[in-house]
Amino acid sequence: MSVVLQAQSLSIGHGRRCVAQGLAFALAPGEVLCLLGANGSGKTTLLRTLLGLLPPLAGEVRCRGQNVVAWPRAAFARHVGYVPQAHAGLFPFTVEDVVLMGRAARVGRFSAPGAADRQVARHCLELLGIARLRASVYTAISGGERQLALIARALAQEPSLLVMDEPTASLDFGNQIRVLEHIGRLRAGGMAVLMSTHQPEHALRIADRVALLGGGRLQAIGAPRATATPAALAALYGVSESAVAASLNWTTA
Ligand SMILES: Nc1ncnc2c1ncn2[C@@H]1O[C@H](COP(=O)(O)OP(=O)(O)OP(=O)(O)O)[C@@H](O)[C@H]1O
Repeated sequence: MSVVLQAQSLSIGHGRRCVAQGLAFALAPGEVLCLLGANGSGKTTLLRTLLGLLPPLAGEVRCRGQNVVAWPRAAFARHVGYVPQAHAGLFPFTVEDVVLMGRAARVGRFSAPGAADRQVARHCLELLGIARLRASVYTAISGGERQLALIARALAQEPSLLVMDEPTASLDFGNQIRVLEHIGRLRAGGMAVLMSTHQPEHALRIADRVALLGGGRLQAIGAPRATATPAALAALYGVSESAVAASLNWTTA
């Protein structure tokens, strides 16, 4: 099996504080892996460590067989796209400029983006249904619109692995469905997707595998319905199994 990303004996944390340890898993091309866990369980810390943005406290992360820490950043960005939680942004770039930044890794270090790059950026804006915001100022659009712009930026990179931190968190019902459908299309095109979510029903709908992060370790990883069971979700989130079952029946019936 070819592997896009692999974590081995990984401990994650901040400074000397360990958030989770003994993490081990691999991601294959065309696979969607959803990460579930309570607030503060370490999902963002794990994603940032996998991306080489935070140093592992122990163990290692390999992307296409090479330690992520050793990857030159520009080369890494040609393979891996990252959609962080939507932030307000500091500088008044247009939405199109923000998406064009996704082309930076593909444009030579001293070159400006060309017509072909603009075409890719516009195509990504259309894919996410936000072409009308092309000339809008990024700092003056809604949180959900910023989230869609960040997804468009990551797609403009044309990565083989997309890492997304709660990509549907601030989206309305329709845009949540659109983004989930789009993730399905990316998978069909061979892209690997690793995403965290607070919505188990999304994981049950689109994931090939689900990973449960809690109590400082990976509690389970495997096929969605066998892994994100009401009992496992009840333990993960500290609520009753009947409440989880009722909620899932309601949202997935
Ligand atoms: N920059 C930081 N410095 C020190 N500790 C941090 C930092 N960022 C997060 N933490 C701590 O690490 C732990 C894991 O945080 P993290 O943001 O990874 O959780 P999460 O699962 O993504 O949470 P949420 O679902 O609320 O977004 C928390 O206890 C948090 O307080």
